Amino acid sequence: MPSVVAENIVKKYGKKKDIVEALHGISFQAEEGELFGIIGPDGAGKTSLFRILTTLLLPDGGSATVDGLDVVKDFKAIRNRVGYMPGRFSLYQDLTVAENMEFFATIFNTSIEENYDLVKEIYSQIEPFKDRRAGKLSGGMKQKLALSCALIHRPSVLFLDEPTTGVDAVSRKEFWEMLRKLKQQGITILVSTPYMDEASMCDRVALLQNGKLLSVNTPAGVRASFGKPLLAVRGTDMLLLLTHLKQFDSIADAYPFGEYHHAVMRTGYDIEQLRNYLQQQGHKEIEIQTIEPDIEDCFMDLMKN
Ligand SMILES: Nc1ncnc2c1ncn2[C@@H]1O[C@H](COP(=O)(O)OP(=O)(O)OP(=O)(O)O)[C@@H](O)[C@H]1O
Repeated sequence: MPSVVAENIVKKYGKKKDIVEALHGISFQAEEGELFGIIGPDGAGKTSLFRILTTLLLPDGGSATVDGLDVVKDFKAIRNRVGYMPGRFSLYQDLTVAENMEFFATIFNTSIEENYDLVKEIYSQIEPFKDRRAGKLSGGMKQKLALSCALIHRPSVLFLDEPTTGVDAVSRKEFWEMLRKLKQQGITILVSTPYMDEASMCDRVALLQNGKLLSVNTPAGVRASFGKPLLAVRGTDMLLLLTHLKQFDSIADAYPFGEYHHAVMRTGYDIEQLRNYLQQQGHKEIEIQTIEPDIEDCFMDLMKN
């Protein structure tokens, strides 16, 4: 049985003239034990979707189930089964680390001791600071505490809304490693993020833009669906190089990508012709390589088209 099923979910905010359609009929399924990513820029609708699936917001259309329970009719039962880490900081800043944990355990009628095995790996990293107020923790430590609190009642499905936004690169990596380990314990994890590079850490990813799902696939499936030749191009004047790449006939799109520019080519392109053209424009030390698309190339292509 799938853990999460969304069928044609619609969410609108506001009235009449000022209506904002945040979700335009979202459908997908996340399987039991899956690490499922929802990737999308700010305002794509990630928070609205998570709040509907965790029963905190009513949809205006469509239906959804979590563990086979209906998000509208069975909201009480769902609340006992899901863990939710909202995007904005969810902890009580004036309570200590231990008090936050005890608070969340108590409202779910359990205790830290009862589920310690599940949170041990994460909580043990912040336990030495258990008497420190949550408001005085570093970003990475707050994130670990919020995750421990979301897990303390042993949920079967965990919803993490942008857990790595604003977190440094090392903590982000550590966080994804923690999620991998949690997944091994059989928890279904839905995680939203605006960072496209995090897609490769998921079993499957859904790309969300302007309230619409553009693709639901495995990271390998996303890459395989690109279907266009791609070049990485470098020179001494990268700014001017981008302008000239965009003006070249056989190039459908060009954008900066790390130390290179990526150029999406039209069929029938010729690398030597491109090299000659760039040399004529005065570019030096030109490097051109054919490359396989990264997941970010695929998402950018989907979003532009
Ligand atoms: N309470 C609200 N009233 C009016 N519009 C809203 C409300 N909440 C969200 N929206 C709008 O709905 C759209 C989707 O917002 P949502 O917060 O779900 O997206 P998001 O992907 O989580 O983005 P962000 O990371 O910026 O929160 C946006 O256009 C947002 O401005």
